[in-house]
Amino acid sequence: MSNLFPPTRTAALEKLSTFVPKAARDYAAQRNYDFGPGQHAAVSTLSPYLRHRLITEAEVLEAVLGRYSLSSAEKFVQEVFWRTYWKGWLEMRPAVWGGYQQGLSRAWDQVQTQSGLRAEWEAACRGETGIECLDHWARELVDTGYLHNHARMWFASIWIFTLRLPWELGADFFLRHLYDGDPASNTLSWRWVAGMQTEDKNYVATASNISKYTDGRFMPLHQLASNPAPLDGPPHPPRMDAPLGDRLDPSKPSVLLLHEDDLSPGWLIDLGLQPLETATLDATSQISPLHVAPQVTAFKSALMADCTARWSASLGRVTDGLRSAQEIEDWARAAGAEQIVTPYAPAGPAATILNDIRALPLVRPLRNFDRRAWPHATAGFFKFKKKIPELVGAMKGLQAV
Ligand SMILES: Cc1cc2nc3c(=O)[nH]c(=O)nc-3n(C[C@H](O)[C@H](O)[C@H](O)COP(=O)(O)OP(=O)(O)OC[C@H]3O[C@@H](n4cnc5c(N)ncnc54)[C@H](O)[C@@H]3O)c2cc1C
Repeated sequence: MSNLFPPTRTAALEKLSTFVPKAARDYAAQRNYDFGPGQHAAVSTLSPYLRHRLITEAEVLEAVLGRYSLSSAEKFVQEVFWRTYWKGWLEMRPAVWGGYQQGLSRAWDQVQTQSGLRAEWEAACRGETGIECLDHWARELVDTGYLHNHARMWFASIWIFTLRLPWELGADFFLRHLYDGDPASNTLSWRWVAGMQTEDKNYVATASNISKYTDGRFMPLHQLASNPAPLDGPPHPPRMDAPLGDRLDPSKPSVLLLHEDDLSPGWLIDLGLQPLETATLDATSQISPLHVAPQVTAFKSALMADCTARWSASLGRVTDGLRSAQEIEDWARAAGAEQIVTPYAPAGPAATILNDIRALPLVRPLRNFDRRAWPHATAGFFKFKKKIPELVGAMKGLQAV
């Protein structure tokens, strides 16, 4: 497992406190620079923890806004809300996640039947295309489980427009290797680069931009597609209402199911939940039809172990690594529960498994943070970000709920 991301909340809190002093002017000036593996000090590198809520968005925002005003730390605060925005956007159009999975399945069939495509896809994943920067980022991703945001943008752009590989295979490569692999941020960012998220607007990587923001480490002159057209895609599906989450009645005998989308259960305990028992859901392998990198699997299960160890006094007996609705139902019945309580899981592998539970009521409370923000992801981020001052105001005093 990459030692850049120790799988503990203590490590996340240390990263946060090292980063907070740099979250205002330094971040705004330097955040677009990718100085290379192990040199990502200009950004927070908190995403592997935030994605799994080993540390929450509210905690990070409170720490930064405890030191700086909203206007001084505006850039960083906006970035934190990009995650929220993407989640809300996908929650209201979950068919886009299903569409990605179908597209991936078609692309994977093509890889298996077309030897030329297979060779090109393998070369890109192994970092053997001859485009030095892309090869470097493929290896950095596989070795460290992380890429700088700008590298992700360049990588996706070169994958789609220069190598002309199916975008879904690139998104899948990311999900299998990123510690922060996330259905909403990953799928919608790949779609954004491809030009399918914002109509007729694709992201085109250029040699001069790469050279500038890698501090001259790479200069892929005459190697990249220039002026490529955006990819075609179906129109966005009609928007559904944002979920509100379920009300929790803590007086009913309950079990608690923890999953990769929320590993900070304190807010449920604060709502009065006293679980008879607790289990963790292992949905890692469901993110891709291919094998997920062993270091990603190990990272996620270590995060879960860190969570259950820290909360052991409130969780009852803990069962690790349930994998299916049937296993969850059998466990909950054996524990004598009348309901299964679990933090609301947004579109993705954990939600897919949870949706199959039938034998017992499933209670999915939603954090106030998400309930307030998600309904605003109706259009582009530009419109959403106008709500940030209001969302930050509402968050204050809620203590990380
Ligand atoms: C093609 C592509 C694929 C991506 N796939 C993922 C993914 O699978 N999982 C994932 O968590 N992020 C993904 N991102 C978003 C972004 O690259 C990462 O969240 C960010 O690089 C994390 O590094 P950091 O914590 O150092 O970010 P910082 O710059 O320190 O930002 C702080 C926090 O803000 C949030 N954030 C910052 N930028 C973004 C962004 N563009 N979109 C959403 N949230 C953001 C993250 O929670 C991050 O931890 C993707 C971006 C692109 C362009």
